[in-house]
Amino acid sequence: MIGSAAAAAAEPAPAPPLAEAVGVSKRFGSTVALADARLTVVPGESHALVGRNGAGKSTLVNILTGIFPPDSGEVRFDGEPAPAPGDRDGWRAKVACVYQKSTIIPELTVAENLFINRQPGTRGVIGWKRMRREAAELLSTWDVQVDPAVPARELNVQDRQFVEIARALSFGARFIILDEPTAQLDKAEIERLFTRMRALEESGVTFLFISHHLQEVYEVCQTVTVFRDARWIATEPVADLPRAALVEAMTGEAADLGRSTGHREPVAAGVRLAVDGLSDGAFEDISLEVRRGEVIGLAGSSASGKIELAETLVGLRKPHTGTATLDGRPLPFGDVRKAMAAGIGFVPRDRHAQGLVPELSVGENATMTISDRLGPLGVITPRRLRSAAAEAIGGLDIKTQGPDQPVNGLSGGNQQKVVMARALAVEPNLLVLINPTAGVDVKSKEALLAIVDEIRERGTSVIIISDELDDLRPCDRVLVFLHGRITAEHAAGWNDHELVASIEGVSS
Ligand SMILES: Nc1ncnc2c1ncn2[C@@H]1O[C@H](COP(=O)(O)OP(=O)(O)OP(=O)(O)O)[C@@H](O)[C@H]1O
Repeated sequence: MIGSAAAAAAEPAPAPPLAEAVGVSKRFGSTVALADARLTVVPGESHALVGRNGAGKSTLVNILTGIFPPDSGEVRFDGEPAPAPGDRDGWRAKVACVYQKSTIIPELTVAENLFINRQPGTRGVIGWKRMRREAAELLSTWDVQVDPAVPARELNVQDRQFVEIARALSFGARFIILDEPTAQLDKAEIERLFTRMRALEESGVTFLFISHHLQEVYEVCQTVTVFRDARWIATEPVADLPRAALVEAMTGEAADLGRSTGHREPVAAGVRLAVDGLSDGAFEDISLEVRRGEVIGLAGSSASGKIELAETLVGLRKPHTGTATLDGRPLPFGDVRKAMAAGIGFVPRDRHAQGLVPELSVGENATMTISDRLGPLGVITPRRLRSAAAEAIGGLDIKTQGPDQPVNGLSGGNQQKVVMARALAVEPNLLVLINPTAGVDVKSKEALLAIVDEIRERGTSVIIISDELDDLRPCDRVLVFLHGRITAEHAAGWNDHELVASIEGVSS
């Protein structure tokens, strides 16, 4: 005994985990969001947290950042109990999360955002000059090339993320959670983010990386933890867990990853959408046709003009010149309601700002586009709302307590499905989907894209705008945008290399 105790004493104790959640449980009403879940993150690694929509990832992040406490279980940092609830400074010194939805205040400058509520100054007088100088120092320490004097609203998504990371580091935290950080980034920006993550890792920063893009997990993380149905399922070195095994751990079912692009029969039916010479600054002189039942994809970098064109078709923007007709009738530009009445359904790029009304129920959100059809004289009868909503919930496998649950109680991916349900509710002739699978898990992605195949059979034309190659696979053709113009067209059967090369503007 004495000998072994002496030997044990001679060995250096292993460093405690940087962050740890043990036996954590959390309920929301009757929903179990976490059941005896756990996570151990060691210093210096990038650790992925993956799971299907509603698996409990965001709930764990909220607990790990002190936003709310668990019902039971414990969080520790560096082997010490987490700060007391409400001790914001204590938590901020340990951990920060960069969310998809920015916490930066757009009206304030970058410097003000960095030093909000802790402006350098004396006796309450804010030292603006000093604040700017310190902001510049802080940004340069972390190699963030942003002017501290510019209003934050002028930052692109990527620079905003880098500023948020620098702000977190300035509070002393060396554990940064990135919640779906690549969702709004194009390929080049994602590479820049990963390069920055690797550099920060070398300076002693540890990341918890949440993503539904599993290839990113393999690219940037060393360890992965899988949650399923509120429970911890596995923690493994990424290198030891092939993709099929990872998907199996997430879904509980053997993975079927094969989905080919295949050649399709040419679509012979008549023209549904005809666009002629459309320009608006973001895109120039765009002409295209989409036939009944045809599915076309629009690909290109984030500044290529593809999203602006889609937003023009659905009535969110007005073009400077050009025309577009749907089934021979002019499209009502700049008026979403009229566009919907004309037979256009759409999934917008930002479900928070353009998609959902958070206080309303799942049922109300899913059916708000057809409220005039759910009862006489625009009065929605509860029975019809419920049955329309139940259909949407079943059809899209939305994980919810029921149609009456407020939509802001749903996980991010399930909210996205509600947005899809809303678009489908109008039984559109043209469905425009902007990044439709953003935040949607690997299985639900397949279900959403299967719906595209289903509705095309009924003659609905579909335009899919996405940065994800998988989203473009159901398309008959993919049009590539570069600097506001269509520069290439790829028929079904394209290979990834070719398509990526034309998105990047290089020949393959
Ligand atoms: N504030 C809330 N009120 C009611 N239920 C909630 C609330 N927050 C989360 N839930 C429920 O808890 C469960 C776990 O949700 P959570 O957001 O943690 O999932 P997730 O893994 O982050 O999903 P996603 O990948 O879709 O973002 C879901 O069933 C969700 O509906």
